[in-house]
Amino acid sequence: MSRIDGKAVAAKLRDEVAEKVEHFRRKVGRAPGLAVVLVGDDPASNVYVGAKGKATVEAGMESFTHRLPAATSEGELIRLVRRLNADEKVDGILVQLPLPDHIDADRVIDAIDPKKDVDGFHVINAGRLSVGQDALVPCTPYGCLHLLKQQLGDLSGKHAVVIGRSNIVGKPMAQLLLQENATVTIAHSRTRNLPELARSADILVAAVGRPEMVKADWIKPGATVIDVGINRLPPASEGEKGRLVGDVDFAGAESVAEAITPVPGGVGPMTIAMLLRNTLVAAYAREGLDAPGI
Ligand SMILES: NC(=O)C1=CN([C@@H]2O[C@H](COP(=O)(O)OP(=O)(O)OC[C@H]3O[C@@H](n4cnc5c(N)ncnc54)[C@H](OP(=O)(O)O)[C@@H]3O)[C@@H](O)[C@H]2O)C=CC1
Ligand SMILES: Nc1nc(=O)c2c([nH]1)NC[C@@H]1CN(c3ccc(C(=O)N[C@@H](CCC(=O)O)C(=O)O)cc3)C=[N+]21
Repeated sequence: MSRIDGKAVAAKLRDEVAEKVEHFRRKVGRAPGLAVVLVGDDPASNVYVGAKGKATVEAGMESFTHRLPAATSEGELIRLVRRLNADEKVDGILVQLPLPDHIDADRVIDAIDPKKDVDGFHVINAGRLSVGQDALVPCTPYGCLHLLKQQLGDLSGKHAVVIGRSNIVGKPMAQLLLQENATVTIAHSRTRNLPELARSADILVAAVGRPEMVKADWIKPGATVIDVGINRLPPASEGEKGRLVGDVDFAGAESVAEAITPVPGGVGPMTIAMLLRNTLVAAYAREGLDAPGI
């Protein structure tokens, strides 16, 4: 019935971050800094990295972008991460995924100082989240939770079905929902009767990477649907860019769901806003200041 305007919610969050950045600058005498590392020249990744740099600067933070050739070795990348760990001006480090096949992403993430791990991918942060301690929380699921709380208020007792169990979206999403007292089911490629399971959800989160897989008849009337998928369809004609679609068949789902996030303009902008928020939180913590409260 209604579209959840992630772009607008993200803009508001970014304004709040910018205000706190100003406070930080006055107090500490420098801006919070975010380092983004991109290995190789995947065009899609390039776009995200550019957008992140721009948003960082717009929030009043300092942006350091490291573009490395695709042939960079794991050792070289880890040495760069260590340099960024030691760099006083860097509060947050994000290494863009996926990495080329010859680099083990786990080893690279392990090398990031957990205090600067603004993606929330380090096992220390994943562990803290799962036991309910203060943690840097992965930006995409945190953004989804923000939208859900804004839409629904209290999530207690609601049945949430998360489709997808990746370490960067599905698993942390499930942890966050559990923390909010939802009853959580995690579905994946081996799940049986997925349409039926999805239909039992009050909250349905799709994080699969399959264009428009979730159909209207998988959705319980009145459910809230969060579409994390970012899929580029093949171009309709030559020289064009393909359309961007989510994991949910939006046109069909919109009339069944109470509220649903569009793609683009839903979860994507929230991810970037949460990255800025995490960088701010990391900067405050590194300087021994009280948490900024956002
Ligand atoms: N908006 C944003 O900011 C972001 C968007 N994304 C997008 O979200 C999507 C998911 O990303 P990510 O979690 O990294 O993806 P992964 O490929 O890591 O994980 C996909 C998950 O979906 C499950 N899956 C695959 N096929 C099916 C199926 N047919 N039925 C049920 N489950 C299935 C997989 O199951 P199994 O584990 O069994 O293989 C897996 O758990 C992608 O479209 C990605 O582009 C990602 C990050 C940020
Ligand atoms: N270490 C790491 N951290 C990440 O957070 C990370 C990553 N690697 N690798 C890639 C994925 C993907 N991701 C997106 C961020 C913003 C949009 C976004 O802003 N999308 C816009 C539209 C973008 C467009 O038009 O292309 C929207 O949905 O409205 C999308 C996707 C972060 N990721």
